[in-house]
Amino acid sequence: MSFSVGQRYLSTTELELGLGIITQVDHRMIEIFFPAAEDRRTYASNNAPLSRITFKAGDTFSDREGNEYKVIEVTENNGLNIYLAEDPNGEVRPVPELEIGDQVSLNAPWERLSAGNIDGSQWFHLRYKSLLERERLEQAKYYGLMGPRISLTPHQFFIANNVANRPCPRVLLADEVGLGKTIEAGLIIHQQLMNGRANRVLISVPDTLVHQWLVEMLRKFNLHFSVYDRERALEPEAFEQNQLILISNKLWHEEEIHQSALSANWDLLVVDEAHHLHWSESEISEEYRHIQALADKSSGLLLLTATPEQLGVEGHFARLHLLDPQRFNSLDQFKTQEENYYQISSAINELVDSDEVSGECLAEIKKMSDDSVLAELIETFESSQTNENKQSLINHLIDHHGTGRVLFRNTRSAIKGFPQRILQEQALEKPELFSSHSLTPEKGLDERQWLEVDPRVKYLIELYKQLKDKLLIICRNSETALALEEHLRLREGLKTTAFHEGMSIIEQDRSAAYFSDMEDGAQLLICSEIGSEGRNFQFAHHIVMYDLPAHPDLLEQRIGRLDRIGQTEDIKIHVPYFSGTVQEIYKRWYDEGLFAFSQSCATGEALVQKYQERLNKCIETNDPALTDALISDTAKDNQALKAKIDAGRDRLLELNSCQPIQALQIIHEIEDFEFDDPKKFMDTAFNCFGIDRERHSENTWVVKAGEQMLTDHFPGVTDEAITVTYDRDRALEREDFQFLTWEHPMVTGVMDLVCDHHYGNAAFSLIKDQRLKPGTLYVETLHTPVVQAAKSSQCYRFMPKSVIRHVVSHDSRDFTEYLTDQHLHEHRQKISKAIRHEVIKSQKDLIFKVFQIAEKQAKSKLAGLVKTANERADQVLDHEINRLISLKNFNPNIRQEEIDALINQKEACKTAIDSCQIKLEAIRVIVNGS
Ligand SMILES: Nc1ncnc2c1ncn2[C@@H]1O[C@H](COP(=O)(O)OP(=O)(O)OP(=O)(O)O)[C@@H](O)[C@H]1O
Repeated sequence: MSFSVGQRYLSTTELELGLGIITQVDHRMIEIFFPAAEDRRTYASNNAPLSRITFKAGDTFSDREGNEYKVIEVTENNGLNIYLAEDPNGEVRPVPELEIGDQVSLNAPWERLSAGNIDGSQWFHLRYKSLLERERLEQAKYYGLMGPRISLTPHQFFIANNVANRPCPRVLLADEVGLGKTIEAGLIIHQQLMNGRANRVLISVPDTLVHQWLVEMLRKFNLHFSVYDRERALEPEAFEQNQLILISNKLWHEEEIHQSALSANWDLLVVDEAHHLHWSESEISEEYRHIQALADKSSGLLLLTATPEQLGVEGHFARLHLLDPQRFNSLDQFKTQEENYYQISSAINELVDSDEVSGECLAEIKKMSDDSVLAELIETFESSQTNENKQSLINHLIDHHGTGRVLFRNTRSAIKGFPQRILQEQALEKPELFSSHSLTPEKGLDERQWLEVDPRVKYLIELYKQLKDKLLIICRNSETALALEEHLRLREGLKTTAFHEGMSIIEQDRSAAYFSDMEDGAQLLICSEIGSEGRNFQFAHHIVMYDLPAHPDLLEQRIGRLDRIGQTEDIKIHVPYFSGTVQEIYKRWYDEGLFAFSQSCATGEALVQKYQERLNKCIETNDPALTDALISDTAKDNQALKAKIDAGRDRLLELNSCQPIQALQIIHEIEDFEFDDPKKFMDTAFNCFGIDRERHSENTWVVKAGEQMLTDHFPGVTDEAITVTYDRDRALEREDFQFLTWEHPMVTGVMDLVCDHHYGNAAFSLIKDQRLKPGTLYVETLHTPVVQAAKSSQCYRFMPKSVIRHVVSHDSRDFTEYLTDQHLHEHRQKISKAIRHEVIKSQKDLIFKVFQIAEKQAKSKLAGLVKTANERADQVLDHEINRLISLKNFNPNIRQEEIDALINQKEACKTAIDSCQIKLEAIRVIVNGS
């Protein structure tokens, strides 16, 4: 397409926007304004979903004042059409395309039918199904959460559902390592994009995770992010050129790139491994400043970290500050609130756990604030301790206090069902060459020397042979990893590969992929510390600590590579160490003091703070008595701290992060929705459009463009075969198959292709039904209400595109109930094109008369639909607005922007609903043969 400013286009995916005007064109991007919806869109020019509107001689159109014109001749000036057209008074004048009205013609099917341009029954059937299914999908309660190729894991869907319904979500996803924060973020992004709340998303992640995010977003969520490397990011207006961008956060250090990203608008910014954003009262890191500037420019923000508080309360506060600067604006106040919560936590525990809640407990909770709603809810609950009253009280507490709405954190202990972690230690004798005081004694030595004498090398070789299974080996230094890998591969002939910061991202990915190949891949992956963050290696069950890290949180990150969702076996943690050295001290301290090998360790940072000095002393003196005392004191403190954490457990946070019954309910409803999969619908579409399809295996098919394919743009289909399945389990097993759900771009693309084009909108069917009079003619119409408003206004929630179907006989009788789509399908007969044309031509006046009756009936339903939609919008949006306003009185956690966004949304919705029109989607002439 060649675009010029002033040309008129329709959005093929958002017809309700009306007719748009191109307002800006550069070599990659175009901007288009839709006056009817007062909405603007920016598209990449090479794949904009737009269709140019041009008229030819004989066509009619209306101008902005609603005057109708008939085209006599079309000329072109600088890429713009000028229509020589006759106005209603018979005067002929040139009308530039800019003057064409902004509403789309809603009667195209009739015009097509009367021009004799007719399709067969199967096309009408496909159109009807597309309209019905599109409406069903958009009305689905969990719209946007059902398409991704992921297993239906309750805690993830609970969070995603909770967050995705917010107008501008700004939250911290802080589940423990490996519980699926990336998946939760993907679900939220997917839902926000599908329901139009977000269009532009920027994901910023550590360099090592760029590719993994790219693949996860594509394979699991069908989201095509553009990866920006330095060169790409430095292009002029680089960040305007794509809607979905993935970038390494190291690039923000280049001011030009950072400024360029800041000059673009973002609906959603996603930052992974957010604990790297260091902040303290005395020093704010550059990384933090960079993200802070971007976060200010984005309406939504998702921060991901597995260690929200462990690295200190200051950092935790600073990240919450990024999410909501007004709410989290004083560190001292934040610390006091946390302390206050601790005071009432046992009362909250009792409320949550107890079948009969005591008066003292409720009195304690009442002291939390002088909130009158809280007092009322407590009173109601006191007089009748039902589950429903309890739930209302708990929901109110979650909403009004603490970090509830902002922070989500699921833990293994709350979720359960994870495999065991088993320590397999091996004491070794330290070679002379190594010092006793270093965790990495080989560092700085000549590799030819240390590799010869290091007993860990022999130990590894034996483990390799004995286990015959994948082994992930982590070393602190990349030099060690590199030397070890080369030695094992070249000198010992083992099947190994390396992963360290000296490799490019592509090399790292290649290496990770080689390790993950279960048939011909490497058996050993030797990583430096960078392999311990974010990566997915849960297909392996053995991890070797070639050395130990100096902080327990890093140990947890390392183990987290295997201890992740999808791990099917217990995890063996192999720890070789040199007896009588610092290595043994650390191993014992982690194992016997912190229990850090067997359990996820939440007390690490606190114990490091308390015991680091004593630990250093033990290392310095190597005195066994001192070490024993250190370990025994640490263990006691650890237990006490755990008990304290348990007692002061933020139950409100836990409940905000997952309520199992509700979470399961979401899963069941999604399962119910997908029970009726899109196979039948897609088969009809494949048949109509001439797409080849062959059975591959159970519930799996191979699909490719057929020789007779009717369109060049059937979504997702090319000459190259693709394999599709409708089964979630099968799709999870085989990521190379397309998982066709109702939300898959191929399925929604087919619905759009059919509904937004002429396919099946004017049809003819011959039927044979002996219960009807032979030769009778019927007209069937499909109408939908059309609200010309931006998708983000969410009008479809209140005014669904309900299909209004009517069948009227030649003598004006209503046959809608009797002649159902199914009935017509079952009684259809073959008929030649020539006869179809003949009937339409000869019966045009009668058909028009019957069509007008059907249309009148459809219009009479519109007033009712508008009324219901207005009532629904009032009810739902007023409820949401009032709830937020009331919450804001007690909890500054609620941002004014959220309330404003809802108020604006309500106004936009109601205006659009009031000006709703009825659109003829399709017309079919039916004749009962003799
Ligand atoms: N619902 C799911 N369906 C399929 N795979 C999943 C699901 N949830 C998580 N996984 C897989 O489990 C692994 C861990 O998930 P993810 O990477 O999202 O966790 P994380 O919390 O972000 O981890 P980390 O703390 O290491 O960054 C990944 O391989 C992911 O693909």
